[in-house]
Amino acid sequence: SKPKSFPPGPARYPILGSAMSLQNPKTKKPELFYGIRKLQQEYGSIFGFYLGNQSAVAITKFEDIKEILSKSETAHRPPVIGLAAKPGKFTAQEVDPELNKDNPPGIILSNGRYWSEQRRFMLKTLREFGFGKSSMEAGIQEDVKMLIDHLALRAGKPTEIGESLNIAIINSLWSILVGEKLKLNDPKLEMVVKATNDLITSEGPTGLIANLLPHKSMIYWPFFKQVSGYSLIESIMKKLEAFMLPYIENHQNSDSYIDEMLREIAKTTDKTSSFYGERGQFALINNVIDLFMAGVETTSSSLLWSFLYLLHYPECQAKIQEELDRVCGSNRLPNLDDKPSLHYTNAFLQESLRLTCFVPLSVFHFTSEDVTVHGYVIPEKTMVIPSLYHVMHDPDHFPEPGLFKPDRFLDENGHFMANERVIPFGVGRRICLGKSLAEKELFLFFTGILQRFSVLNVPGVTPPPFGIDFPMPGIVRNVPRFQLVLQ
Ligand code: HEM
Repeated sequence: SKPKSFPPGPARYPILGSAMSLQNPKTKKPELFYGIRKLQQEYGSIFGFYLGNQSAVAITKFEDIKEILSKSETAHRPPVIGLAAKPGKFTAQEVDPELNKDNPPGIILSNGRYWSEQRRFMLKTLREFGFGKSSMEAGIQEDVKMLIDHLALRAGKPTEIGESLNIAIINSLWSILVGEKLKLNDPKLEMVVKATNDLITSEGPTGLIANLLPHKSMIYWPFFKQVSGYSLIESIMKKLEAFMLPYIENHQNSDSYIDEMLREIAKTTDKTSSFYGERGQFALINNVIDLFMAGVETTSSSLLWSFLYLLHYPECQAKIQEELDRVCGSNRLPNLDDKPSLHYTNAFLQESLRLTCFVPLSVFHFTSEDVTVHGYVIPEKTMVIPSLYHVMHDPDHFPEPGLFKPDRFLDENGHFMANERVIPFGVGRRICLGKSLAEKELFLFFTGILQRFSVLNVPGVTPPPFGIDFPMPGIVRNVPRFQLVLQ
């Protein structure tokens, strides 16, 4: 049975919950993104269902998402068993035993006091040492230049650029966090890219299997560890931890996130704080792992989607390059001061983020208490799924939402108009912590590459389609593989 006033939705069956209603007919497997689009058509803008025994409510209207995610009762994450393989796995629980019962340390998936202390400190420090500073812009421009030189070696030939974008983006994050700039072919960067990609793709069955076991803690038994993929996650985490440790032990006392955090740990005497002693060190390691997981693939794939749109719409590319030539010339890289004058380029990037909606169901939230909305009750300990996709593809606000039309963000004078409904970074208390950095990186990398190269189709090859209908097994919309020619 379902709780009283639970939002309308499909039937709930023992063990399976509503899995049958989430099945994608193409793959014959349950797929949340497909299921949510189907259930929205059947039940309207708010609906409830069950993932195994776990209750979930999806919200699809902009106004409702904004209201619900502004509440402290929804600013939590659901338990995530697989990622309890993170270093120092019980340290978030030590700070908030109830709210972090099955939640790992770090920023993305922790709750309560632990999360708010770490998030506040990270935002403040990154603003001081990176996100808000002009020195950060110069640092990213150095990365753009390195990437352009690296891509120039492959100019004129069909090539895939995804991995190069990934490495350049991780390098720019690395220098903000650690204060060290690496060469693009440094094996350390390759190792981190591989480890984080493995992590993003491996959190599949672990949680599911743990939910089906009589006791979730059985996932730590050797047999279940192996079959559920938990062991794999654990080994990647160990690798990342071992990689980080020398940086922490031999820190330079310089101006970087790592150094500032170590100073905070050293001066913390409150034993209940998330910064205290060894707990603080684990927080540091996990926060860095989280930034790699949240900040690299998201940014580089969003950029790669933009290049796919360029292949489909050469006329847009011509307009962007005309604008870049006019505003920035060709003797210096485009910079953030140019941004307000690059109206068409801004419209293109905004349309690209809207159409892609890379994390279409955001990162799930979790209620700590009952929350009422439009007369329905979202019960305590329910997963809240804000569908950013429905907001950014709402035909009432974005006519023909499946088409790529940058002009929708230009006024009659050709001036860029931002739209508050373009929310690829989510909204509310847990809005993406790297939004400002991501926007800067997307702008600087995209304009830097287009100033130097034209992006062309491989002769005789049609680029893959970009529709929303691809199966999406994880939580992000991966770009279909494609080659292009940089000229
Ligand atoms: C285009 C690139 C990016 C996209 C589309 C994106 C999107 C998102 C979304 C949708 C969320 C969930 C918001 C919510 O739960 O309500 C999120 C959370 C987060 N993002 Fe991003 N992100 C991007 C880049 C970055 C970057 C560059 C960083 C950091 C370097 C970053 C760090 C984080 C963190 C730490 C969280 C968790 C925040 C929390 O739980 O309090 N993201 N991001």
